[in-house]
Amino acid sequence: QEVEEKSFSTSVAGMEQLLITEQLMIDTVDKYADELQAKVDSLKKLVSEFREENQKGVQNPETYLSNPLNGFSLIRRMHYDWYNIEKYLTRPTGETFIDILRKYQPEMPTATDLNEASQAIVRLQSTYDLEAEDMSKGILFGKQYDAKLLPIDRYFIGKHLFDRANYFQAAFWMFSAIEAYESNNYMQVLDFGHETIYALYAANLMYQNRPQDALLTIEKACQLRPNDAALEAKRDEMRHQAEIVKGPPIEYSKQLPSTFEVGCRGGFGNKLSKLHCVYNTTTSAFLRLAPLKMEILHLDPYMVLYHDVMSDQEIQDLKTLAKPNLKRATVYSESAAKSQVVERRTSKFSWFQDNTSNTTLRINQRIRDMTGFDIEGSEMLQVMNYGLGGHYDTHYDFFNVSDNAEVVRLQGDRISTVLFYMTDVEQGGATVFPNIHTAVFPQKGSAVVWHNLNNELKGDWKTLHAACPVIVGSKWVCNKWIRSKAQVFRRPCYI
Ligand SMILES: O=C(O)CCC(=O)C(=O)O
Ligand SMILES: [Fe+2]
Repeated sequence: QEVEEKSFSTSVAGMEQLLITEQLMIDTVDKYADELQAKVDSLKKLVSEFREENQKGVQNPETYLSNPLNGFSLIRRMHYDWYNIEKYLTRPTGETFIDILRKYQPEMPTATDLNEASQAIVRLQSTYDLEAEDMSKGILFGKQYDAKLLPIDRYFIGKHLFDRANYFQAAFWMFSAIEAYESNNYMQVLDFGHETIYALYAANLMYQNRPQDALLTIEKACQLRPNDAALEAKRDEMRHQAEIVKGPPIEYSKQLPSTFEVGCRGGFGNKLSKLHCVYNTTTSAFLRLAPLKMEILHLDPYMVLYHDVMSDQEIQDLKTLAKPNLKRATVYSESAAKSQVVERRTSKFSWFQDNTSNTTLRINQRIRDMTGFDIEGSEMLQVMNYGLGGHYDTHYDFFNVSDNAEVVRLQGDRISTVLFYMTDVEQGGATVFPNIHTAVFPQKGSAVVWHNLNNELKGDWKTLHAACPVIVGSKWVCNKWIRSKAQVFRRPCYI
């Protein structure tokens, strides 16, 4: 059986536990240090008293030792004390605390987690065109935050990029790490030295066809850490390359943003005026009593945005229900004929049976009112929380498989998607439809509804969409995929 990865970074809710664990670790090391300090204190005290007595003797041994009290005490000390001092020195210190640290190791984020977190930073950088230097200083998409990246953080991001052959971006992070590095005692604890960054920076420069600069950089690393055979071997190799490699450095060039990225950055603008806001009183009979605020976003494919269709209380209820059961979101794979965890979709979610609670019943009723559809046989409500740079790459919600394929045979394909935004998102996290230049930015309590299938109930390629990476915020959404079979009498004419 597969071990389920905790996948810390893929939901903000899933990372909260880490702060609690870290707090415990800090307390543990603090107690360990206290115990060590107590040991140091008693040894220093012993040294000072022993030295004082010993000095008296050393200055004038004969007189000192002619006193029987001194003689006795010396013999006794030398027989008994030093034996015990040796025992005291070798007795393990703070083992209980070391055990606690050890015990928590298996619960720590893994290399996979760090990989995902690095990938998230890289994704934010490329989607929103963010500079390493700005991000390092806490500037995200033009806004200054009270957060920063340490030189060691920058190094790890750079290393991630280097390992993926992205040498220019890697070099920006390395450069920033080198500039900001400050050697202090605790960097020794972490076994992270300035020369480590210089060495990787040099390697990046080599890949940029800049061997002279690489050589200067690796020499710096060798100075910082003399007599390191591995560094010196690298230096010699670079010296050799500097002599033989000719030709200009590789130029750095930026790619133009994709349509999807333009949308994420807010580049589509607001095409429709407020004239497209109406009170919907007709989709279901109930709306005559309680009209819903509806904004028409697009006609082909049909797409509307409802405002104030989920109350704060309902949102609170759904989050509380979801939190203990959040699982890494998956994507259906046609070749594997099952859903799988993928880099393209990083969030955590929880499914709810229609009758899980009063709240889910109410939300399902609202979905009927908003869409006029019969949700019998549709998929369960899905509550999702995005994490670090959380996103869902461009995709279609429909399956577009043959009519008798397992996933659609009984209930039909996903005719419509209802997507509730349960939170505002401070920056990023829009739902973007690149083929129709439409972007919906999350607003707490609103819901977007669109039709995925055309009149022939075939997938409409214009519905391609994506959840842009969240820059800052904990994005919660709730969605429902409505299946087509139950609509056989609900969609009487072409819409
Ligand atoms: O979260 C979003 O903005 C879009 C999510 C989505 O497209 C999906 O879950 O299918
Ligand atoms: Fe989707």
